Amino acid sequence: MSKTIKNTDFVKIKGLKVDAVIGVFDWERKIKQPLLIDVSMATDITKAGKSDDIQDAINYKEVCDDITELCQQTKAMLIERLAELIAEHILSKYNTTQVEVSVAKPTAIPEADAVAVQIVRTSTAS
Ligand SMILES: Nc1nc2c(c(=O)[nH]1)N=C([C@H](O)[C@@H](O)CO)CN2
Repeated sequence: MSKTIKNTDFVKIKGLKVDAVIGVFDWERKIKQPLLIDVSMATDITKAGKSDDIQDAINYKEVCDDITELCQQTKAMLIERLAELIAEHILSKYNTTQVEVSVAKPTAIPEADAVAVQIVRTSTAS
């Protein structure tokens, strides 16, 4: 009897730091604040694991550059908005069908280590 092996693999980015305009208050619109971003992209890494070729992988450097640009250009009010935009962008551009995104604001609440949102978005076949 032959066995079918199903993989669940991820490419992850942990603690990407981006300085950006973010927040709902007037004073926040005049400064940049740090954001810490985590991303987990479900993707089959078997091919890249065999070929050792970046063309067969999700290039995490490219993803980091995209996220940084997106956060700095958007100047969002809410971290929710950034999380949605990041998830949407990754699902449309990269070889993944499920992405988990966390956006944290480590300096927003002095009494807290960080405040954050975390979302999971799955692409549906159209
Ligand atoms: N759920 C959210 N609550 C709040 C946000 C946010 O982005 N999502 N933002 C703020 C302010 O901008 C805050 O960070 C200033 O300290 C308040 N609540």
